[in-house]
Amino acid sequence: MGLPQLSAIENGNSVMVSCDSWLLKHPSALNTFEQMMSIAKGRKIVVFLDYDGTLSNIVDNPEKAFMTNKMRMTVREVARYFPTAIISGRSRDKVYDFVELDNVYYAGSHGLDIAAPLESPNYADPKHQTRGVDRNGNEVVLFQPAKKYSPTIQKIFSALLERTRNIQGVMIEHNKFCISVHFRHVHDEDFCTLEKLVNSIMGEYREFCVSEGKMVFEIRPDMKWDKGYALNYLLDTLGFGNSNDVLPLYIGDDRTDEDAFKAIRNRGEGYPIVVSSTSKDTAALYSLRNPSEVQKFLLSLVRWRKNSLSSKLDF
Ligand SMILES: O=P(O)(O)OC[C@H]1O[C@H](O[C@H]2O[C@H](CO)[C@@H](O)[C@H](O)[C@H]2O)[C@H](O)[C@@H](O)[C@@H]1O
Repeated sequence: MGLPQLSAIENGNSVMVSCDSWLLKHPSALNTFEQMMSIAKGRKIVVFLDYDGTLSNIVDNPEKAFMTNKMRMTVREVARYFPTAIISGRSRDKVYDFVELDNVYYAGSHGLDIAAPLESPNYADPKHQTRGVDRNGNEVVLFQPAKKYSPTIQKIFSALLERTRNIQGVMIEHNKFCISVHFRHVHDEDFCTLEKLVNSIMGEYREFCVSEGKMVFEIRPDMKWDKGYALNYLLDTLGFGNSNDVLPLYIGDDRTDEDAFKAIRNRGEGYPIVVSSTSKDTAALYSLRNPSEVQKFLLSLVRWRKNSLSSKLDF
């Protein structure tokens, strides 16, 4: 089944889709900013951001994927004017340590670990939603639908560490409810051995799935939950669940972000924006080339909001 077209974009796209070019199919969100915002006046934009490759550049060492201070200040400004959440494949704590902002919401483990202000009435299973406090002592509701898998995830993590220890360059990252097996530094000739090993270990854990991201195998519980569900959950808990004047905006660069793009397409309105400078298969409708363009776009969003607020005051 094809994805629904978004009304605001259809006009722009219907002219462009026939041209076989990345930027024509996925116009730059910087160059089409005014057109994008033309439907947003008086409506509520909710901003969702991925972390790696979106707010920070992809770097060799995952522990060093710092965002620039300029980006941090920009995201802080965005969050002053729009409800803002970061949905990352990393553990929630780790992504908070990189971002260090207290005015944004965080979802880690590809959306399997969400800290939200309120419970969601639509995802009311009490075993998944528990009250807790975040690291600043604020009361939050934690939504952790994969909690029961924690002991198994620990077992898988240990098995991966043990059985890949002879392959040079492998790095296994524990992301709380998922695991990343990085192969960026694995020699080409060892890649197949690693892939077979990962598949053989995971063959013992049928309730988990493996997908591939940027030089990484992503291992997570095979359940009906992903970044798209997380986006809808957050919209719900922020009070926009049934609102038809909300425009979710999601910026991301990797395969798991596609679920969030599709969630926006399925809602029928909003802005799915992929970060990529090269052509790829995506459900996003707009593109930005790299984190530096993401920062410029976010700044434009803040300016646009400030201008619309000041023009309201002029009346
Ligand atoms: O959902 P995200 O926030 O984009 O997280 C996805 C994975 O990102 C990280 O790995 C990627 O970025 C690293 C740092 O730039 C890079 O070295 C690695 O090759 C990329 O795959 C993170 O380390 C993973 O745990 C995340 O799942």
